[in-house]
Amino acid sequence: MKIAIGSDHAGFVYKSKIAEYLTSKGFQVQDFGTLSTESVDFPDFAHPTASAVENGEAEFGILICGSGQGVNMTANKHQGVRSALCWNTDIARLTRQHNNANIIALPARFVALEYAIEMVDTFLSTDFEGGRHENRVAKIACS
Ligand SMILES: O=C(CO)[C@H](O)[C@H](O)[C@H](O)COP(=O)(O)O
Repeated sequence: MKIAIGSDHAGFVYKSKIAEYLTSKGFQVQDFGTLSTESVDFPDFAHPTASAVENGEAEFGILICGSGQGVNMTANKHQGVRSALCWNTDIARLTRQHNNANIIALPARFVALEYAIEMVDTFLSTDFEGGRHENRVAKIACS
């Protein structure tokens, strides 16, 4: 499975560790930067990551910044992207089951790395439930 990943400086360390973890699990990870802890602007990395999901280059995306908010807002500007800000594993599971989210946005400054990895695991291993949620998800998109 192909995964796009991106972060700003606040999420750089988590991004590196999560990318390393996913690669070791056999995922194909495409890293859209940033590549250090030097201060940058999160949209410069969130947009290319979200574009990869939007155009089908990647099935899922992972975005990380300090609070998760900026990258999440940026990703949700893209057509067909449903980015969910997650802070616990229940939210990560529910946003796959009910919202068919295709990007997980993580707040590196507010969750432990081990827990962020747990959320990513949950997100990537949970299927969309469909059923009553199909119509609701379809109604999210603006024509
Ligand atoms: O954009 C954000 C908030 O929505 C992220 O949390 C950033 O990582 C944060 O704003 C960066 O803050 P810094 O003081 O420039 O390191």
